[in-house]
Amino acid sequence: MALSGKVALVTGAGQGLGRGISDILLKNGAKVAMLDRNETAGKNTKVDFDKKYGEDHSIFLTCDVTSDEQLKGAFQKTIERFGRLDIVCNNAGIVDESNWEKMVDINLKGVIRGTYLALKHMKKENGGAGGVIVNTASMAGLGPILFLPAYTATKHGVVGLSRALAEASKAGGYGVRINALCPTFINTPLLSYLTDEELTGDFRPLCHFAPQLQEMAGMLEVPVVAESFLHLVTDEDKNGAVMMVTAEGGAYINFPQNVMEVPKTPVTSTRTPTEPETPSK
Ligand SMILES: NC(=O)C1=CN([C@@H]2O[C@H](COP(=O)(O)OP(=O)(O)OC[C@H]3O[C@@H](n4cnc5c(N)ncnc54)[C@H](O)[C@@H]3O)[C@@H](O)[C@H]2O)C=CC1
Ligand SMILES: CCCCCC(=O)CC\C=C/C=C/C=C/[C@@H](O)[C@@H](O)CCCC(=O)O
Repeated sequence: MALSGKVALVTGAGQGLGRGISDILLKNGAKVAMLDRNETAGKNTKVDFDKKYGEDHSIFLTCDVTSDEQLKGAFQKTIERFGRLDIVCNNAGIVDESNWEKMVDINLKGVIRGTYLALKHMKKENGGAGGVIVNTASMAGLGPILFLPAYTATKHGVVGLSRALAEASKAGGYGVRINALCPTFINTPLLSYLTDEELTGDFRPLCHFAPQLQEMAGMLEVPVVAESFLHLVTDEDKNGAVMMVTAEGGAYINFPQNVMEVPKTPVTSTRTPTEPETPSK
């Protein structure tokens, strides 16, 4: 998939990975609508990219992904401004184990909302031209982080959502590919979480495991992860792909096709299923 002439929408684009993803899309010739709830960060990013790529190549839209109205409006403005939509990256995310409901609203509900809006605009049965959606999950979408249980849940949710919708797209002929990106730790402002007592909540005492996990899983710079994102966008064979990104590079996760193939340990019981349990006194 060549990116010249394509139009992308990226959430959480004001800083960190979303900024890096917008940068690589612009570098490869796409037009980009950058969405973020942080207006200052978004406007600064737009100024930097205008110098690099020219003013007409991007727009910044203030948008909180938890607001259905704001996100719908941002999709609409993107299409009004650039005339089409081909690539959507639902990337905005936070870490907050104290206010976990807010985190679920952003990391999971915001991604579901963005994915459904992307499908509405891009899928062929609605008159769209097809396209690709890449949802930012995390390695925490593949295995647990003990001091981030609700964050882990949101990222497993993003992986499951992307895989299920990829199957729906294939079966329903939507013409839209849906993939998930699962990076290890990335050097972005998000990592300040580890030193923020308010955000760690009840799991503060377990945060001493973080350096150990970082040592094991590794730390990446944004441009490396952005390159992996680009593979998921441009490789037209990839739908339902889940890419883990570590210092060793990108690797596609091979899930069993059928849940019956998942390795499992049988439960042994001395009781037959029909035999009632002895009531406890
Ligand atoms: N930094 C890391 O180690 C890793 C991050 N990720 C994921 O990558 C994504 C991006 O994270 P980073 O760039 O590291 O974080 P970051 O904190 O540097 O940037 C996130 C951006 O999203 C924006 N944002 C947050 N809530 C929003 C909302 N409700 N609506 C719109 N924009 C919102 C923020 O204003 C910020 O500009 C997240 O989904 C995160 O979970 C995944 C793996 C590792
Ligand atoms: C300050 C915390 C911010 C966290 C941001 C992240 O999303 C970081 C994620 C980084 C690493 C996660 C590692 C998880 C590891 C294990 O659960 C492991 O079992 C994953 C297994 C993956 C596999 O090989 O299939």
